[in-house]
Amino acid sequence: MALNNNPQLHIYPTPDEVLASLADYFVELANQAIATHGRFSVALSGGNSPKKLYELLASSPYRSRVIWEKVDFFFGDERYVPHTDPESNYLLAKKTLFAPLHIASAQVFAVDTALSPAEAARRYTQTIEHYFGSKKARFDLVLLGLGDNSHTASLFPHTTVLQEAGVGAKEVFVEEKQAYRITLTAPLINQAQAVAFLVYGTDKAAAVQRVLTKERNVKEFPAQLIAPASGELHWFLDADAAAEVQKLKGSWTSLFG
Ligand SMILES: O=C(O)[C@H](O)[C@@H](O)[C@H](O)[C@H](O)COP(=O)(O)O
Repeated sequence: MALNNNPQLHIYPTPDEVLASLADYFVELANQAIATHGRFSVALSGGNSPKKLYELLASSPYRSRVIWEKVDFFFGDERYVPHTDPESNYLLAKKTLFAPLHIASAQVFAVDTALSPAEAARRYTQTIEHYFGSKKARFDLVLLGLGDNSHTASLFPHTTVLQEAGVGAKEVFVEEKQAYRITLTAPLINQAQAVAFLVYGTDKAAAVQRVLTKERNVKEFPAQLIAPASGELHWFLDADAAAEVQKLKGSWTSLFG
């Protein structure tokens, strides 16, 4: 049985090994993009999982392996809170990545959550369109996490944004959070050169199995929407998060570190 959307799986015994593997991949993509077109554009994921990745990238030896002045940072989604709020994905990245690496503000494209949700999304779409100019908006890398309910970015189950055909950012009211989020739409994510999920921990195993093996049902399993048109799709998993798909051995290749 093939896995949905034909991903490349990278499975390692522990989260630290997964993080090191993804950090290596990040560096490889960054240097390729900078060599090819002078800049590296990356949309960061939020939540807790990527915190250690950002800290790793900002530490030795990774910090010396990328010309950080040539990296431009966007957000795959943002909570509709001030940038000083502990819930803010911007604040997480600022503390763990931008500050330690002395990233200039001109390299950081944050969602303006001081605007109304709809206006913040509209402006973010404009920001992305302006950055890529007349070319099709195409991030070099989009980092994604996975919620235990199979959401990714802020593409939550049973929300209208799942049907959004537009290439840009949209506001979405998330019932279970009783809060607005601003998220990149699936069509925009799917234009990326590369998409990498970072998922670790036992609590994610069921969601990983649903997204990768269950019959397509994007309302229930929104992460199934992520299928880059011509880019690469990678899942970086630890053994706990991959436990359910491990049982399907033979249907995929795994890279144990
Ligand atoms: O803003 C966010 O919360 C994220 O972008 C979201 O999609 C996250 O990746 C998942 O909810 C997993 O979150 P954890 O890594 O905290 O489990």
